[in-house]
Amino acid sequence: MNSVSPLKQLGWKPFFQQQLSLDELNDCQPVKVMAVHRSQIEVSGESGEESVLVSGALFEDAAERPTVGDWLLLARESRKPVRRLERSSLFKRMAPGAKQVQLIAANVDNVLIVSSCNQDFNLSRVERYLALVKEAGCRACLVLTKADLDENHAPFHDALKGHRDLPVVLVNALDTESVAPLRDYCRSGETLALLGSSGVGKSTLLNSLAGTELAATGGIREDDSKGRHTTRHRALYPIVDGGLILDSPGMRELALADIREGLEATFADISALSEKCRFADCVHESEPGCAVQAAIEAGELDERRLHNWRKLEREVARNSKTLAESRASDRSLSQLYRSVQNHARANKNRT
Ligand SMILES: Nc1nc2c(ncn2[C@@H]2O[C@H](COP(=O)(O)OP(=O)(O)OP(=O)(O)O)[C@@H](O)[C@H]2O)c(=O)[nH]1
Ligand SMILES: [Zn+2]
Repeated sequence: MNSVSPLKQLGWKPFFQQQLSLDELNDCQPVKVMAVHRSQIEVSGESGEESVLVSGALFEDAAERPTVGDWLLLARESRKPVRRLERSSLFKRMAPGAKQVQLIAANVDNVLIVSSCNQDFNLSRVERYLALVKEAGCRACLVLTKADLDENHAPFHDALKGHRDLPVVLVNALDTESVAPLRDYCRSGETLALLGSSGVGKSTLLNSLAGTELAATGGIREDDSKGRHTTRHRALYPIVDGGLILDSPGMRELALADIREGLEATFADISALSEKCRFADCVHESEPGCAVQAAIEAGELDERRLHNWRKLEREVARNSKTLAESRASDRSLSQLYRSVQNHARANKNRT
Protein backbone atom coordinates (compact mmCIF):
# COMPACT_ATOMS: atom_id res chain seq x y z
CA MET A 1 0.00 0.00 0.00
CA ASN A 2 1.22 3.43 -0.81
CA SER A 3 0.41 5.90 1.97
CA VAL A 4 1.99 9.00 0.43
CA SER A 5 -0.56 11.76 -0.17
CA PRO A 6 -1.48 12.36 -3.82
CA LEU A 7 -0.03 15.87 -3.73
CA LYS A 8 3.30 14.68 -2.35
CA GLN A 9 3.47 11.98 -4.95
CA LEU A 10 2.99 14.65 -7.60
CA GLY A 11 5.98 16.53 -6.22
CA TRP A 12 4.35 19.02 -3.83
CA LYS A 13 7.20 20.39 -1.71
CA PRO A 14 7.73 23.08 0.96
CA PHE A 15 9.13 25.31 -1.81
CA PHE A 16 5.62 25.48 -3.32
CA GLN A 17 3.66 25.39 -0.06
CA GLN A 18 5.57 28.48 1.15
CA GLN A 19 4.28 30.50 -1.79
CA LEU A 20 0.64 30.31 -0.66
CA SER A 21 -0.96 33.10 1.33
CA LEU A 22 -3.42 32.28 4.13
CA ASP A 23 -6.32 33.29 1.88
CA GLU A 24 -5.05 31.07 -0.90
CA LEU A 25 -4.72 28.15 1.54
CA ASN A 26 -8.42 28.59 2.28
CA ASP A 27 -9.81 29.40 -1.14
CA CYS A 28 -7.56 27.52 -3.55
CA GLN A 29 -6.30 24.06 -4.38
CA PRO A 30 -2.91 23.36 -5.94
CA VAL A 31 -2.91 21.16 -9.05
CA LYS A 32 -0.11 19.96 -11.28
CA VAL A 33 -0.18 20.36 -15.06
CA MET A 34 0.16 16.88 -16.57
CA ALA A 35 -0.50 17.73 -20.23
CA VAL A 36 -1.01 20.86 -22.29
CA HIS A 37 -3.29 20.85 -25.33
CA ARG A 38 -4.44 23.62 -27.61
CA SER A 39 -7.62 24.60 -25.79
CA GLN A 40 -7.33 22.84 -22.46
CA ILE A 41 -4.80 21.51 -19.99
CA GLU A 42 -4.95 18.32 -17.94
CA VAL A 43 -4.24 18.82 -14.26
CA SER A 44 -3.96 16.47 -11.31
CA GLY A 45 -4.37 17.22 -7.62
CA GLU A 46 -5.96 16.12 -4.35
CA SER A 47 -9.32 15.58 -6.01
CA GLY A 48 -7.95 13.56 -8.92
CA GLU A 49 -7.68 14.62 -12.54
CA GLU A 50 -9.61 17.37 -14.29
CA SER A 51 -9.41 19.59 -17.36
CA VAL A 52 -8.98 23.33 -17.26
CA LEU A 53 -9.80 25.64 -20.16
CA VAL A 54 -6.91 27.61 -21.60
CA SER A 55 -8.24 31.16 -21.29
CA GLY A 56 -7.61 34.33 -19.34
CA ALA A 57 -4.62 36.43 -18.42
CA LEU A 58 -2.59 33.47 -17.16
CA PHE A 59 -2.26 32.11 -20.68
CA GLU A 60 -1.60 35.29 -22.60
CA ASP A 61 2.19 35.57 -22.51
CA ALA A 62 3.91 32.70 -24.37
CA ALA A 63 6.96 32.83 -22.13
CA GLU A 64 4.91 32.85 -18.91
CA ARG A 65 1.97 30.58 -19.64
CA PRO A 66 1.70 27.31 -17.71
CA THR A 67 3.66 24.38 -19.09
CA VAL A 68 3.88 20.69 -18.23
CA GLY A 69 4.93 20.20 -14.61
CA ASP A 70 3.73 23.60 -13.44
CA TRP A 71 1.77 24.02 -10.22
CA LEU A 72 -1.40 26.09 -10.56
CA LEU A 73 -3.79 27.32 -7.93
CA LEU A 74 -7.43 26.61 -8.80
CA ALA A 75 -10.27 28.41 -7.08
CA ARG A 76 -11.88 25.74 -4.88
CA GLU A 77 -15.42 26.49 -6.06
CA SER A 78 -15.20 27.69 -9.67
CA ARG A 79 -12.19 25.46 -10.57
CA LYS A 80 -10.74 28.39 -12.51
CA PRO A 81 -6.97 28.91 -12.44
CA VAL A 82 -5.98 31.79 -10.15
CA ARG A 83 -2.22 31.85 -10.63
CA ARG A 84 0.85 29.80 -11.41
CA LEU A 85 3.38 29.15 -8.67
CA GLU A 86 7.05 29.98 -8.99
CA ARG A 87 9.03 27.17 -10.61
CA SER A 88 11.89 25.20 -9.08
CA SER A 89 13.28 24.49 -12.55
CA LEU A 90 12.39 25.23 -16.16
CA PHE A 91 13.32 23.72 -19.52
CA LYS A 92 12.89 25.93 -22.53
CA ARG A 93 14.15 25.88 -26.07
CA MET A 94 14.32 27.92 -29.23
CA ALA A 95 11.15 27.05 -31.10
CA PRO A 96 12.16 25.52 -34.42
CA GLY A 97 11.39 27.98 -37.21
CA ALA A 98 9.84 30.58 -34.94
CA LYS A 99 12.29 32.98 -33.40
CA GLN A 100 11.12 32.70 -29.83
CA VAL A 101 11.48 30.69 -26.68
CA GLN A 102 9.15 27.77 -26.11
CA LEU A 103 8.57 26.31 -22.65
CA ILE A 104 9.04 22.54 -22.45
CA ALA A 105 8.63 21.54 -18.82
CA ALA A 106 8.76 22.99 -15.33
CA ASN A 107 9.64 21.58 -11.93
CA VAL A 108 11.68 18.62 -13.17
CA ASP A 109 13.95 17.49 -10.32
CA ASN A 110 16.35 15.07 -11.96
CA VAL A 111 17.63 14.42 -15.45
CA LEU A 112 19.34 11.33 -16.76
CA ILE A 113 21.68 12.23 -19.59
CA VAL A 114 21.72 9.03 -21.59
CA SER A 115 24.56 7.95 -23.84
CA SER A 116 25.66 4.50 -24.92
CA CYS A 117 29.14 3.30 -24.01
CA ASN A 118 30.23 2.31 -27.48
CA GLN A 119 31.63 4.18 -30.47
CA ASP A 120 28.60 6.52 -30.36
CA PHE A 121 29.75 7.97 -27.05
CA ASN A 122 30.43 11.69 -27.49
CA LEU A 123 31.65 13.75 -24.55
CA SER A 124 30.92 17.08 -26.24
CA ARG A 125 27.30 16.08 -26.65
CA VAL A 126 27.16 15.11 -22.97
CA GLU A 127 28.51 18.55 -22.05
CA ARG A 128 25.88 20.23 -24.20
CA TYR A 129 23.14 18.33 -22.34
CA LEU A 130 24.81 19.13 -19.04
CA ALA A 131 24.68 22.85 -19.83
CA LEU A 132 20.96 22.51 -20.58
CA VAL A 133 20.30 20.68 -17.31
CA LYS A 134 22.26 23.22 -15.28
CA GLU A 135 20.48 26.10 -16.96
CA ALA A 136 17.12 24.51 -16.15
CA GLY A 137 18.17 24.03 -12.52
CA CYS A 138 17.98 20.23 -12.19
CA ARG A 139 20.19 17.49 -10.78
CA ALA A 140 21.99 15.46 -13.47
CA CYS A 141 23.27 11.91 -13.69
CA LEU A 142 25.04 10.43 -16.70
CA VAL A 143 23.79 6.98 -17.67
CA LEU A 144 25.93 4.92 -20.00
CA THR A 145 23.74 2.23 -21.57
CA LYS A 146 24.75 -0.94 -23.41
CA ALA A 147 27.41 -1.68 -20.80
CA ASP A 148 26.57 -5.36 -21.36
CA LEU A 149 27.88 -5.29 -24.93
CA ASP A 150 31.55 -4.66 -24.11
CA GLU A 151 33.48 -5.42 -20.95
CA ASN A 152 36.09 -2.74 -21.35
CA HIS A 153 34.67 0.37 -19.68
CA ALA A 154 38.00 1.99 -18.81
CA PRO A 155 38.03 4.41 -21.80
CA PHE A 156 34.71 5.91 -20.68
CA HIS A 157 35.84 6.35 -17.10
CA ASP A 158 39.03 7.97 -18.44
CA ALA A 159 37.10 10.33 -20.70
CA LEU A 160 34.96 11.48 -17.76
CA LYS A 161 37.85 12.26 -15.42
CA GLY A 162 37.30 16.00 -15.90
CA HIS A 163 33.71 15.71 -14.63
CA ARG A 164 34.15 14.67 -11.02
CA ASP A 165 30.84 16.20 -9.90
CA LEU A 166 28.78 14.25 -12.41
CA PRO A 167 27.54 10.89 -11.11
CA VAL A 168 27.97 8.16 -13.73
CA VAL A 169 26.06 4.87 -13.81
CA LEU A 170 26.75 2.12 -16.34
CA VAL A 171 23.75 -0.07 -17.12
CA ASN A 172 22.17 -2.64 -19.31
CA ALA A 173 18.94 -0.74 -19.91
CA LEU A 174 17.10 -3.98 -20.68
CA ASP A 175 17.80 -5.37 -17.21
CA THR A 176 15.61 -4.17 -14.32
CA GLU A 177 18.22 -5.08 -11.72
CA SER A 178 20.94 -3.21 -13.56
CA VAL A 179 18.92 0.02 -13.60
CA ALA A 180 18.00 -0.22 -9.88
CA PRO A 181 20.61 2.39 -8.80
CA LEU A 182 18.69 4.91 -10.93
CA ARG A 183 15.48 4.49 -8.94
CA ASP A 184 16.85 7.06 -6.55
CA TYR A 185 16.13 9.67 -9.22
CA CYS A 186 12.45 8.81 -9.55
CA ARG A 187 11.37 8.18 -5.98
CA SER A 188 7.90 9.23 -4.90
CA GLY A 189 7.62 13.01 -5.22
CA GLU A 190 10.49 13.29 -7.70
CA THR A 191 10.11 14.11 -11.38
CA LEU A 192 12.58 12.56 -13.78
CA ALA A 193 13.36 13.44 -17.39
CA LEU A 194 15.71 11.81 -19.88
CA LEU A 195 17.92 13.47 -22.47
CA GLY A 196 19.91 11.71 -25.15
CA SER A 197 20.24 11.04 -28.86
CA SER A 198 18.07 8.65 -30.76
CA GLY A 199 18.81 4.97 -30.19
CA VAL A 200 20.80 5.29 -26.99
CA GLY A 201 18.12 3.41 -25.04
CA LYS A 202 15.90 6.07 -23.44
CA SER A 203 12.62 4.24 -24.02
CA THR A 204 14.17 0.95 -22.91
CA LEU A 205 15.44 2.62 -19.75
CA LEU A 206 12.08 4.26 -19.03
CA ASN A 207 10.25 0.99 -19.39
CA SER A 208 12.71 -0.80 -17.10
CA LEU A 209 12.41 1.95 -14.51
CA ALA A 210 8.62 2.05 -14.69
CA GLY A 211 8.38 -1.74 -14.71
CA THR A 212 5.81 -1.50 -17.51
CA GLU A 213 5.53 -0.53 -21.16
CA LEU A 214 5.06 3.22 -20.78
CA ALA A 215 4.70 3.88 -24.48
CA ALA A 216 1.90 1.33 -24.71
CA THR A 217 -0.02 2.67 -21.72
CA GLY A 218 0.78 6.35 -22.09
CA GLY A 219 -1.76 7.66 -24.56
CA ILE A 220 -5.13 8.74 -23.21
CA ARG A 221 -8.14 8.17 -25.39
CA GLU A 222 -10.98 10.59 -25.44
CA ASP A 223 -13.78 11.78 -27.69
CA ASP A 224 -13.07 14.73 -29.91
CA SER A 225 -15.81 17.14 -30.98
CA LYS A 226 -16.93 14.73 -33.72
CA GLY A 227 -17.36 11.87 -31.25
CA ARG A 228 -14.32 9.97 -32.46
CA HIS A 229 -11.69 8.49 -30.22
CA THR A 230 -8.38 10.28 -30.45
CA THR A 231 -5.20 9.45 -28.63
CA ARG A 232 -3.59 12.44 -27.05
CA HIS A 233 -0.03 12.37 -25.97
CA ARG A 234 0.46 13.16 -22.35
CA ALA A 235 3.77 14.27 -21.02
CA LEU A 236 3.94 13.24 -17.36
CA TYR A 237 3.46 9.65 -16.27
CA PRO A 238 3.16 8.55 -12.66
CA ILE A 239 5.09 5.32 -12.08
CA VAL A 240 4.09 2.59 -9.65
CA ASP A 241 5.51 3.23 -6.16
CA GLY A 242 7.52 6.11 -7.54
CA GLY A 243 7.38 9.63 -8.83
CA LEU A 244 6.71 11.07 -12.25
CA ILE A 245 8.46 10.55 -15.54
CA LEU A 246 8.48 13.27 -18.16
CA ASP A 247 8.42 12.15 -21.76
CA SER A 248 7.45 14.88 -24.20
CA PRO A 249 8.36 15.46 -27.84
CA GLY A 250 9.84 18.86 -26.96
CA MET A 251 12.22 17.28 -24.50
CA ARG A 252 13.45 15.01 -27.28
CA GLU A 253 14.38 17.92 -29.52
CA LEU A 254 15.96 20.30 -27.08
CA ALA A 255 18.20 22.86 -28.67
CA LEU A 256 20.16 25.48 -26.83
CA ALA A 257 18.17 28.55 -25.98
CA ASP A 258 19.56 31.36 -23.93
CA ILE A 259 21.69 29.24 -21.59
CA ARG A 260 24.57 31.47 -20.62
CA GLU A 261 24.51 30.48 -16.94
CA GLY A 262 24.30 26.77 -17.69
CA LEU A 263 27.35 27.02 -19.93
CA GLU A 264 29.28 28.89 -17.29
CA ALA A 265 28.50 26.27 -14.69
CA THR A 266 29.47 23.44 -17.03
CA PHE A 267 32.76 25.03 -18.04
CA ALA A 268 33.57 26.69 -14.72
CA ASP A 269 37.12 25.26 -14.86
CA ILE A 270 37.89 27.16 -18.08
CA SER A 271 36.41 30.38 -16.70
CA ALA A 272 38.56 30.01 -13.57
CA LEU A 273 41.66 29.43 -15.70
CA SER A 274 40.95 32.41 -17.96
CA GLU A 275 40.97 34.69 -14.94
CA LYS A 276 44.66 33.86 -14.63
CA CYS A 277 45.45 34.82 -18.24
CA ARG A 278 47.77 37.83 -18.56
CA PHE A 279 45.32 39.76 -20.74
CA ALA A 280 41.75 40.34 -19.64
CA ASP A 281 40.48 39.94 -23.23
CA CYS A 282 42.54 36.79 -23.90
CA VAL A 283 40.84 34.48 -26.42
CA HIS A 284 43.14 31.61 -25.41
CA GLU A 285 44.73 31.06 -28.78
CA SER A 286 48.31 32.28 -29.02
CA GLU A 287 48.46 35.12 -26.49
CA PRO A 288 51.48 35.14 -24.20
CA GLY A 289 50.72 34.26 -20.59
CA CYS A 290 47.52 32.35 -21.47
CA ALA A 291 46.61 30.13 -18.51
CA VAL A 292 44.16 28.09 -20.59
CA GLN A 293 46.78 27.14 -23.21
CA ALA A 294 49.24 26.43 -20.38
CA ALA A 295 46.76 24.02 -18.80
CA ILE A 296 46.31 22.25 -22.16
CA GLU A 297 50.08 21.92 -22.57
CA ALA A 298 50.41 20.58 -19.04
CA GLY A 299 47.75 17.97 -19.83
CA GLU A 300 45.37 19.38 -17.21
CA LEU A 301 42.75 20.53 -19.71
CA ASP A 302 41.47 18.67 -22.72
CA GLU A 303 41.77 20.76 -25.89
CA ARG A 304 38.50 19.22 -27.12
CA ARG A 305 36.79 20.77 -24.11
CA LEU A 306 38.02 24.24 -25.02
CA HIS A 307 36.79 23.77 -28.59
CA ASN A 308 33.40 22.52 -27.41
CA TRP A 309 33.04 25.45 -25.02
CA ARG A 310 33.79 27.89 -27.86
CA LYS A 311 31.32 26.15 -30.17
CA LEU A 312 28.52 26.26 -27.59
CA GLU A 313 29.31 29.87 -26.72
CA ARG A 314 28.99 30.82 -30.38
CA GLU A 315 25.68 28.97 -30.60
CA VAL A 316 24.33 30.72 -27.51
CA ALA A 317 25.49 34.10 -28.80
CA ARG A 318 23.67 33.44 -32.09
CA ASN A 319 20.48 32.38 -30.34
CA SER A 320 20.53 35.33 -27.94
CA LYS A 321 20.93 37.67 -30.90
CA THR A 322 17.99 36.09 -32.76
CA LEU A 323 15.87 36.34 -29.60
CA ALA A 324 16.81 39.96 -29.01
CA GLU A 325 16.01 40.80 -32.62
CA SER A 326 12.62 39.12 -32.56
CA ARG A 327 11.76 40.82 -29.25
CA ALA A 328 12.72 44.16 -30.77
CA SER A 329 10.63 43.51 -33.89
CA ASP A 330 7.67 42.44 -31.69
CA ARG A 331 8.03 45.72 -29.86
CA SER A 332 8.17 47.85 -33.00
CA LEU A 333 5.22 45.93 -34.44
CA SER A 334 3.06 46.66 -31.40
CA GLN A 335 4.20 50.30 -31.50
CA LEU A 336 3.08 50.39 -35.12
CA TYR A 337 -0.32 48.91 -34.20
CA ARG A 338 -0.74 51.44 -31.43
CA SER A 339 0.12 54.39 -33.65
CA VAL A 340 -2.27 53.12 -36.35
CA GLN A 341 -5.01 52.77 -33.73
CA ASN A 342 -4.30 56.25 -32.38
CA HIS A 343 -4.47 57.67 -35.89
CA ALA A 344 -7.76 55.92 -36.54
CA ARG A 345 -9.16 57.20 -33.26
CA ALA A 346 -7.98 60.74 -33.95
CA ASN A 347 -9.53 60.64 -37.41
CA LYS A 348 -12.81 59.35 -35.98
CA ASN A 349 -12.93 62.12 -33.40
CA ARG A 350 -12.37 64.67 -36.12
CA THR A 351 -15.32 63.52 -38.21
N1 LIG B 1 22.18 -4.78 -25.24
C1 LIG B 1 21.60 -3.64 -24.94
N2 LIG B 1 20.71 -3.11 -25.82
C2 LIG B 1 20.12 -1.93 -25.49
C3 LIG B 1 20.40 -1.27 -24.28
N3 LIG B 1 19.67 -0.13 -24.25
C4 LIG B 1 18.95 -0.08 -25.39
N4 LIG B 1 19.21 -1.17 -26.15
C5 LIG B 1 18.65 -1.47 -27.49
O1 LIG B 1 18.92 -0.34 -28.33
C6 LIG B 1 17.83 -0.08 -29.21
C7 LIG B 1 17.38 1.37 -29.09
O2 LIG B 1 16.81 1.57 -27.81
P1 LIG B 1 15.61 2.62 -27.54
O3 LIG B 1 15.22 2.47 -26.12
O4 LIG B 1 14.56 2.49 -28.56
O5 LIG B 1 16.38 3.99 -27.78
P2 LIG B 1 15.79 5.49 -27.63
O6 LIG B 1 16.88 6.30 -27.01
O7 LIG B 1 14.49 5.47 -26.93
O8 LIG B 1 15.60 5.90 -29.13
P3 LIG B 1 14.56 6.99 -29.74
O9 LIG B 1 13.18 6.52 -29.43
O10 LIG B 1 14.89 6.99 -31.21
O11 LIG B 1 14.91 8.30 -29.09
C8 LIG B 1 16.77 -1.10 -28.87
O12 LIG B 1 16.87 -2.17 -29.77
C9 LIG B 1 17.13 -1.56 -27.46
O13 LIG B 1 16.72 -2.88 -27.20
C10 LIG B 1 21.35 -1.85 -23.38
O14 LIG B 1 21.69 -1.32 -22.31
N5 LIG B 1 21.91 -3.05 -23.78
ZN1 LIG C 1 43.98 32.83 -22.26
